Amino acid sequence: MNEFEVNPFYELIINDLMNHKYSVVDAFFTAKEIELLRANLKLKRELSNFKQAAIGNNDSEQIIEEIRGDSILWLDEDQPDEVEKMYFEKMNNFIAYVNQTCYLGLQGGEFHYACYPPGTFYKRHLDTFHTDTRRTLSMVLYLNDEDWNPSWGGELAIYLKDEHGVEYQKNIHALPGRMIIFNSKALEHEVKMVNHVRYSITGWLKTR
Ligand SMILES: O=C(O)CCC(=O)C(=O)O
Ligand SMILES: [Fe+2]
Repeated sequence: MNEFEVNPFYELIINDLMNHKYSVVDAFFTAKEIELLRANLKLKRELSNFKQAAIGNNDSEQIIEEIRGDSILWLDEDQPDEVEKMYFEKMNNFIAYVNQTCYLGLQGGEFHYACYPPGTFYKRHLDTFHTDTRRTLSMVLYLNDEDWNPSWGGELAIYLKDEHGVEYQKNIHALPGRMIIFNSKALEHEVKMVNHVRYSITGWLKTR
């Protein structure tokens, strides 16, 4: 059996999650890996059908553009290409670490590419469903072009409470290579309107 080795980078993320319910991480993937993932997303977008994203799950899925306007393509962990293999390897490494240190009992994840065309957004929501609460950690990785300009919008707004219990909103820019990890059951959030195409991979680490 492998000796457990403390990973200081993961520890910072876990600390953030425990203290603030979210973590903003700018170096989860290297610049080269981000470049590969971005190129892969763009290629898939040309070759496959990104589907208009729905809200709800299973029987209650609905497409409502007034709520969310992105198009998505699910990654298939059973048939990953070389770039996706690298992505899954990093995710599974993180999952294994979190399970060993926080006993979260994560079983794996589900991940999709997302593309928000100009004029789209995703209204305030929580990532868990009434009938399915397995989603535990949400992870959004931005694959926007290197010259992404924050004035293009598309911030992730998260809703937090101050020490008096008063709600406030924190806006996080969708900078290329940035990853935001947050507690799926606790943090309401929204994607602000974009006026330039916005790319990401969104995923959820789930319990059984
Ligand atoms: O793209 C983002 O910043 C968040 C996306 C999101 O909230 C979702 O897909 O549930
Ligand atoms: Fe969400």
